[in-house]
Amino acid sequence: MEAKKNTISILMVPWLAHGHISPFLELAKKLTNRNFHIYMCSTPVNLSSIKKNVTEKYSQSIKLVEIHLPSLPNLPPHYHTTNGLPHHLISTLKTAFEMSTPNFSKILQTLNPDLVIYDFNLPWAADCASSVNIPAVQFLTFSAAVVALGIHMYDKPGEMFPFPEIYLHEYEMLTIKKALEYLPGNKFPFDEALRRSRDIILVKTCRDFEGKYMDYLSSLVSKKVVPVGALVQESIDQDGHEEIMQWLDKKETSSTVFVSFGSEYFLSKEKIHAVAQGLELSKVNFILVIRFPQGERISTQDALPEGFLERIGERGMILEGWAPQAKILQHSSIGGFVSHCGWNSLMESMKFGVPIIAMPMQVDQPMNARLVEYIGIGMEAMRDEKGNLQSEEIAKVIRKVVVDEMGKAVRKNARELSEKMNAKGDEKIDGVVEELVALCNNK
Ligand SMILES: O=c1ccn([C@@H]2O[C@H](COP(=O)(O)OP(=O)(O)O[C@H]3O[C@H](CO)[C@@H](O)[C@H](O)[C@H]3O)[C@@H](O)[C@H]2O)c(=O)[nH]1
Repeated sequence: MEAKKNTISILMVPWLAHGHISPFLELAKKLTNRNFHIYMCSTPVNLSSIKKNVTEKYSQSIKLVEIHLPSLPNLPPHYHTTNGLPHHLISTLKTAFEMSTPNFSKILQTLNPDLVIYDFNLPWAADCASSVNIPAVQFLTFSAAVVALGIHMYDKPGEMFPFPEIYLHEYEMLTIKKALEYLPGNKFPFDEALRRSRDIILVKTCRDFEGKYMDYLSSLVSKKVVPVGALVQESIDQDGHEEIMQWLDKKETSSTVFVSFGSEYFLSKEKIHAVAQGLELSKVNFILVIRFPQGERISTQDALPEGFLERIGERGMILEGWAPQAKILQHSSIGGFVSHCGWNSLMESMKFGVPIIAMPMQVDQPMNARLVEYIGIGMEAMRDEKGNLQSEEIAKVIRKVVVDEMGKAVRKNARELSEKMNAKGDEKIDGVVEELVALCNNK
């Protein structure tokens, strides 16, 4: 598995979650198009799904590398991924990954890459690399605003975050505190890993809408922040999903909302009802994706309000499990995205000019939702003071964003941002390549 001559070889190690592996893989693809050679390191269970996205075109330039985690109690190999992992085991997974450090060191010795690119919560990967004099760079799959806020809270406790547009409601603080309970040290894991990044940090973002947050983050950690762009997943299944595409073909331009809550979050029955009722009241066409935790699968019909499917008829389509999201968002019939505001979803929406109906659920998503409103490419469906979703509000905001005169500016802003992002082509990757080459030459 030796790297090709005259190329820079990079060992990438993302966190074991789809929302992280996917941007790492897309970055890998962009870099191999510029003559880099990539080793993508993950657990066997993750690699089996990564494989499907490494098409023939990349089979020589992206090599998959298995890392084996120790088998801890409650963490058999099929749990060496966040996909289907019970929430309380996230911290155990992180510990098991960290315990695989000797295996990671062996991989480094065997492959001897020029550079390591590691994820937000894997400082040990950077330590292993620097112990054998290989530079390591962090790649953040979150928004610069969110990471800047996380670092600010620890570096400058009690001091106001300089960007008041990024704030949290009280009920959101509680969900964040709860999420942090599952993380070792009970704190945002950004700091430790960021400080180890050699000279630069790669961030999945664009200066067009995150410039000031990038600069603030850069000043907090004294490293250059290099934007990587949107990194939308390449469509690999040109011929699949005909049924969905044909259904969309029959709808009018910009008449339909796509409704999805990412790869990790499962809506409770109450939330499914609130969302479904909101969609029903909105009278707007929709594709709704519903996912159930492993082992808790109930029929879609039972999960939805009684008689919902009959009342909706041809106006709505329900997809269970997984949707070809990027492909759907590109369809001309899509006029809005009801989203949990995971960062990958938002960047896909921005790239394709689809305005957002923000419905944040957890971790970084509330801050991302505030950003969406601030830059004017979407509106948030507000919750009640206890944090519950409200069907009437959901319906109202969907209509504003997709249909009503009031949402005209939002639709225009989304379209213009997309045009701006697409006009620049792969300019951002040029910047990334330049930085990485300089780093490897100066190591
Ligand atoms: O049915 C589906 C569901 C998801 N996706 C894709 O999966 C990714 C989902 O990513 P994201 O929107 O960021 O959501 P999560 O999977 O929830 O991502 C996690 O990681 C993100 C990036 O770090 C964080 O912003 C989120 O809060 C965190 O939950 C996107 O590329 C989607 O296109 C599909 O293609 N089909």
